[in-house]
Amino acid sequence: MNEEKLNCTFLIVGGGIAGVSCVESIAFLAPEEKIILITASPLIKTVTNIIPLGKTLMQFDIEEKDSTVLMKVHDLLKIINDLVIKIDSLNKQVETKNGKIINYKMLCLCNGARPKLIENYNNFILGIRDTESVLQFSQKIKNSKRIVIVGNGGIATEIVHEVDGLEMIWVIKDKHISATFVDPGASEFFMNKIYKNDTFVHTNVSSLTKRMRYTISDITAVADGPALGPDWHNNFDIKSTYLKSAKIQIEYECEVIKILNKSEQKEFDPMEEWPIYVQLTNGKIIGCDFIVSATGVIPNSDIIGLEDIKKEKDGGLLVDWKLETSKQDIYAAGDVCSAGWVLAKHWFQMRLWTQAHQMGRYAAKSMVSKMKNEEFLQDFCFELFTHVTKFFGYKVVLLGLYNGQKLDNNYEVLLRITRGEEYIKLILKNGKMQGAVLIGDTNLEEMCENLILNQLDLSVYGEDLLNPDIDIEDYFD
Ligand SMILES: Cc1cc2nc3c(=O)[nH]c(=O)nc-3n(C[C@H](O)[C@H](O)[C@H](O)COP(=O)(O)OP(=O)(O)OC[C@H]3O[C@@H](n4cnc5c(N)ncnc54)[C@H](O)[C@@H]3O)c2cc1C
Ligand SMILES: NC(=O)C1=CN([C@@H]2O[C@H](COP(=O)(O)OP(=O)(O)OC[C@H]3O[C@@H](n4cnc5c(N)ncnc54)[C@H](OP(=O)(O)O)[C@@H]3O)[C@@H](O)[C@H]2O)C=CC1
Repeated sequence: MNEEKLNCTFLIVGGGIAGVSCVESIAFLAPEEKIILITASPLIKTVTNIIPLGKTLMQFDIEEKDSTVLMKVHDLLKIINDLVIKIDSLNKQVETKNGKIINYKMLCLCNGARPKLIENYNNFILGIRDTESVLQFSQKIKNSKRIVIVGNGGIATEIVHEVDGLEMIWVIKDKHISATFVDPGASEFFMNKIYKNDTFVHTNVSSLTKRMRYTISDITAVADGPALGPDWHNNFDIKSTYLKSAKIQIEYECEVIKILNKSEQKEFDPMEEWPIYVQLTNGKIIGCDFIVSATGVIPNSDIIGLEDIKKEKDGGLLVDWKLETSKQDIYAAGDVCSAGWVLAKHWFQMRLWTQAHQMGRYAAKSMVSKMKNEEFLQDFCFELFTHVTKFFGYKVVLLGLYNGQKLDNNYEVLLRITRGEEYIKLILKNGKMQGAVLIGDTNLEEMCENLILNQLDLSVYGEDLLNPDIDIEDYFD
């Protein structure tokens, strides 16, 4: 193998949202500097059609493009499709699989994460991350009659809604669905979308708007490519032809304790043969064609040379408020890193596009400021957690401490629910808004964002905050 030596000021690893946002920002802030982007995949992710919905809240699309498109943004950018296999932080060098040695002044690791599977190296257990894994999923699903989905976060929620034509057994640890993102009330709001063939009947179904107020102490009374883009499922055929419509069974409050293959399972039930079986903590043994392990991610922080860099328990590269790791001049952004600074009250890390995009841009600013010896302040985007997405066909906006995170179960909730239309939950503490869940076209995102940021005392408005007959925004003009 021929060894090739290259030099640059900024070396970015990873062509996902974090890496591409970082490259674009450096190109803007330091057009005179040489940048190299090394990415394992020939396709890169870019953010397009940004629609600001508030000060920090935004909606945007993600596009997958050929990496050469990025060359147009910067004359001094070189893109290398290769895998980084070794980092020598002492000599400031990176080595690639194809034998390239690249010298850098500043390095930003944006090499993402990979699915954390319930069991590795099993052909009947799939994780979903990139185009390749979805293609595999799409092919497998065509001839399947039944799948088991493990996990209760973003991917499981999307699969249960989007996949059709077969039986799905959804295994969740929690008492309610989609628990990574929503509370039991919102989960209940989604339930009628789960049972697509309308055989599921809700009691107390009402189309009337309900408003409720309760304190959290009585909550029980209330109910190797870049990661994929939004609506990833629209670009693939993820249907089976086995059933006319999907049949979903939810196994609540349980986990998989054992995976059994066909030969092991025959002892239990020779009549029903499946390629793989799961044994659950509730005692059930369920056979299926394959298992989707939608059980979170592991940051790709295990490149040789990173052994003695500080890492968080989740494996993420620990970064300070400048997104610098414990090794000088090595920065990290996006899914690969873990926020290690003292967090603002209403912000926390979740491995999402918005944060990958914000961190990529911010790491660029941080590195360029250091190089130019310029003063640098933390970006406003780390003041407030924001997430805009779609679940079960509804627009979902999550703001601040939307699930009462960090509030030690000591907060008040204002709720407005119009079944099939909207679910609004505001979290208040001492009369001040701390977070919000806005499902449906509520048009309340900007107001809520402002109220969380300015910490106005809302005690005087009481439940009128959510009175549908009052245009609450008039209060705050
Ligand atoms: C199915 C799915 C749906 C999702 N939906 C949403 C959603 O609706 N909303 C949302 O906010 N978030 C969503 N996410 C999460 C979101 O996609 C990620 O948080 C985000 O893309 C992370 O970006 P990143 O740039 O940090 O990492 P990635 O996108 O994973 O990019 C990492 C890059 O690094 C490259 N790489 C890895 N290792 C190396 C190496 N050693 N050398 C060179 N290159 C390397 C990879 O090829 C890739 O280009 C979803 C994720 C998945 C899997
Ligand atoms: N629309 C969106 O915003 C979407 C976002 N994403 C993002 O993509 C990434 C990957 O998605 P996903 O895999 O769904 O990850 P998530 O982090 O969203 O959810 C993982 C889920 O798996 C559960 N879990 C973890 N380990 C086990 C286990 N051994 N057995 C059973 N359950 C387990 C977790 O429970 P617990 O938390 O209790 O451990 C959690 O419910 C995430 O960063 C996610 O935020 C993905 C799709 C859509």
